[in-house]
Amino acid sequence: MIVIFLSVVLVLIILVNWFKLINESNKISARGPFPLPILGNAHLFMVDASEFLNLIYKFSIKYGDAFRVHFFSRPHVIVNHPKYAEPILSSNELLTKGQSYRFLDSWLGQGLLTSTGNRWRTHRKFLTPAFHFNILQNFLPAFCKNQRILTEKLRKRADGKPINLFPLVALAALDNVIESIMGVSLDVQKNEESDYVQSTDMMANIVSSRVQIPFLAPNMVFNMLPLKKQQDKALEILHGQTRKVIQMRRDELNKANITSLATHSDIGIKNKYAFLDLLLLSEINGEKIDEESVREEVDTFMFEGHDTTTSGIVYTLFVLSKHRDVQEKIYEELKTIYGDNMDRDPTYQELQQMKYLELVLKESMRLYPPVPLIERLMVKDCDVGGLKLVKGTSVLINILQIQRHPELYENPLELRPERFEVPLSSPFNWIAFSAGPRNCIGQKFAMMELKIAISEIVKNFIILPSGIEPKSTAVLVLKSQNGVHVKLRPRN
Ligand code: HEM
Repeated sequence: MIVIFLSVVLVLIILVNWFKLINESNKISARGPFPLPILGNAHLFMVDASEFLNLIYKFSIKYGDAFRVHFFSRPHVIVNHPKYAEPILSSNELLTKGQSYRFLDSWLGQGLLTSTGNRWRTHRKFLTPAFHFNILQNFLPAFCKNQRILTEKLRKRADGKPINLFPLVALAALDNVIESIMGVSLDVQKNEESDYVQSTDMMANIVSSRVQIPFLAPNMVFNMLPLKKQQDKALEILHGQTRKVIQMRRDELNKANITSLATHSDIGIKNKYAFLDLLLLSEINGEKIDEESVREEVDTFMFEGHDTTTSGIVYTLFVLSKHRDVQEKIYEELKTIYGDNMDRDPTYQELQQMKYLELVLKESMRLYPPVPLIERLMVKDCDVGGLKLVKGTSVLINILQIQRHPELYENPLELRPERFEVPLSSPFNWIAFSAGPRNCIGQKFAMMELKIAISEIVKNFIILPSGIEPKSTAVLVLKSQNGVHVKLRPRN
């Protein structure tokens, strides 16, 4: 008798919750698959990670440029058009990141990428000068040195066999970020692989699985799985590395007897290690920034500063491998800039003269945006480009699909760098670095690094197709399950 009674109560609870879910979903003025009891639409996302981007593309064909899904009871709206992305990205109120970013908490804490409100505002304001071009110029020698090491590694592999670029480029990108904004040197390129890069991949995979497979989302479930142990191990390595970087820089400052920004006139706009020095020496409201907050920012910038640029570089090389004509145009531009001596490093001014290369980078990041998806939480009921959204909805901005939208780009899947010779009809048609107040703080840093990497590789090699197509996945950053391969042939 009691069993029957409990079963009836359970069914009633499920039914009431289901009706609530249907009612909630009707309040969102976007179409989408009908939600099931308890699951919502969670079951539809149980696909291989490499299918995820394709799956949300298929939904957009079926339901339109904005569609709704529920992960259990949590509402998500996925948008594929700038008319929805623009009001969100340009808003000064809708600055809170979406639900998915909470899976980054144990790694990045309240760093600039994940924080919100006052904490984000204060940190964004005081870290922005660290990316002023006066400071970026000082990073040029380190970027060029690290690129030379990478070029020599690639030369050894330029034997006509396919080269998986990701692991090689990631080490150079990591050295770049550590030697520039952190101001210390670990020479990770000396090794064939790095624990730090592997742990970044591990964390990115775990976080993405928890976003995509809603059953892994609740901590109660996740903490019981072997995945949690893997996460703990990866975090130990990642945090260990960032603590080491912080301690190394702290020791250098102590050795030089620098204890505050005021005691050293070079620190600030002219100092070349401004980012970590700013974190270690600045005071906010009369207090030094606490140890854990420094660690969270260093973790954020180490991750954002190397994984994204790696993706940008390898996918650009992949795209170039299929377009010999574009490589030759880059090479011709480089010849006019470098004159007789092609073997030297570029100056900062010469990087600015690489206009055609800049078009190529924009076009390649249009097709393969290093950050394909971003997410914002609606902190109130709002109207976004005519869409009615309820408080608590996470809006996923599909950068990849926006930048391949046939309404915005003619023959969107074709590589045509010349598209960017004329201004876009809206700046929100190209948002590889996002846009608005929470755009990428490292945009100029990234463009400089990408220009150095691609120009040096084009100067030294002819890039040939490998015949291996990448199986692209959105693991926070655009990566490929089977690597990104090209073949290289030395130019001389
Ligand atoms: C090609 C390379 C890069 C691309 C395509 C890229 C793209 C992006 C995008 C799309 C966002 C918005 C993320 C969101 O809304 O959740 C972002 C934010 C951010 N990026 Fe980048 N990024 C790149 C390189 C870098 C570099 C080199 C750094 C640091 C050295 C960096 C640091 C950050 C940080 C800290 C944020 C958070 C900013 C905030 O919320 O105020 N990024 N980036």
